[in-house]
Amino acid sequence: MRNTSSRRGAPPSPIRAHGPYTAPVTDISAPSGTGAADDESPDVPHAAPPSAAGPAAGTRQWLGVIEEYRDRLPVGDSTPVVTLREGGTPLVHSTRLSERTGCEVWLKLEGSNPTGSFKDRGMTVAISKALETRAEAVLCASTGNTSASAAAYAAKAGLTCGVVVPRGKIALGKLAQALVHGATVLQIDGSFDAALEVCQELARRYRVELVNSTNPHRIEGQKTGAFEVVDFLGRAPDVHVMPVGNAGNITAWWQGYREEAEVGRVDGLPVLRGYQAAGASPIVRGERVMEPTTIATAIRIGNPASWSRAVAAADESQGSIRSVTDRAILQAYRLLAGEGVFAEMASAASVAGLLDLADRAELSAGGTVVCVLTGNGLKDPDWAIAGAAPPRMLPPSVDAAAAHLGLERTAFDQ
Ligand SMILES: Cc1ncc(COP(=O)(O)O)c(C=O)c1O
Ligand SMILES: N[C@@H](CCOP(=O)(O)O)C(=O)O
Repeated sequence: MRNTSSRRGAPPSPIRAHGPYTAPVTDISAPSGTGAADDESPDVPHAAPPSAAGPAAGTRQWLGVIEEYRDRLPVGDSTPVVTLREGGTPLVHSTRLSERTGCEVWLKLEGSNPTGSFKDRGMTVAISKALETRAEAVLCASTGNTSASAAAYAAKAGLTCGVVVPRGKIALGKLAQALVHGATVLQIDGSFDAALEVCQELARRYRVELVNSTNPHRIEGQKTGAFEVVDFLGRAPDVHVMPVGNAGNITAWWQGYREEAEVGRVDGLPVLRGYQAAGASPIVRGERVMEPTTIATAIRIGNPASWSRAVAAADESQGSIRSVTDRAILQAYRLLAGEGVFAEMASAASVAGLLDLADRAELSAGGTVVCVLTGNGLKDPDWAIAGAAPPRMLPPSVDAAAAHLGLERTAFDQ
């Protein structure tokens, strides 16, 4: 698939070999030799994977993390690929954040993954490997997104899925996802951290595969986010900003960037800036938080499993892990929505962090910044609705609607 060795030594090209694609290339009428499909570089696969019905000849579809990056992942010919065609997410330029910070700010929309969060990148690998090793059941602790992803990929694979969540602190949309995909959902009277301890012990005692980010295959899959950013930008960003909860994702992105440097696709590495929510900031405080609190429920975590690896990643990159207040997260959430991006609250922590960096004058003018928006706002619409005026109730009248929309002055002359 992706022939990285052919790029070694050559300057990274801003024209990516493939991805991110969010939709099939539909122009199949283009004449051979001149059409869009033929503009792709030679290493772009035009055939479907052997196990799936392929697209029509000449079309190019994003195949999912494993098929796109097979040579960079721990999969072999005998690994059954369980995919929902995750990855290939948009990297969107933010005009407002660029103007506000004096940098070129790009938003990596991980909420565009099949189950609405970055977890899918890791889950495709973890579930594929679970199937390869003949696991019959998978298990996870979750603040919501991991359970949604695990349940979906387990359903796709035909595996049984168990999920343990903290009572009452999980967004309804995420719970709905786990339930609709047939997972057995258990709530415990305790935090996410307690739920993870229960799951770790279950995995020690029973034949069940733990698919939290303590599973190395999750990290392997999630590192592909960095590959995509490099594919798109043709280089690593100067600064990479993201939320931190259980700390697997920052670990994975750093691994991804480092590997890109090792194979010669980038010259420099980004400075990593990770952000916890102030009420759930064990890494910043330097001690476990027994009762974490934040409106960003996805990162309501008091004892991150990848704590030391996240600190090592931030340190190696000359970066930091800091915290942002819930107020700042909420402001960032609304700012993103005002530019057309509906991200979940935890995701907005990265933009709150970016604005904090700008306020402290810690960004170099003109630098390239990537903010990861980890999950889709639709999973937890309560905050969006709470902050908005309720829709007006009107009679079914054109005049009444025009008046309320302020359209009277723009009417065409009769
Ligand atoms: C939407 C969202 N953002 C950020 C995070 C934090 O990622 P990590 O736990 O890998 O630090 C999570 C999960 O923890 C999440 O669900
Ligand atoms: N926010 C996470 C917490 C668990 O993270 P994981 O990456 O270790 O599975 C969730 O969605 O449950």
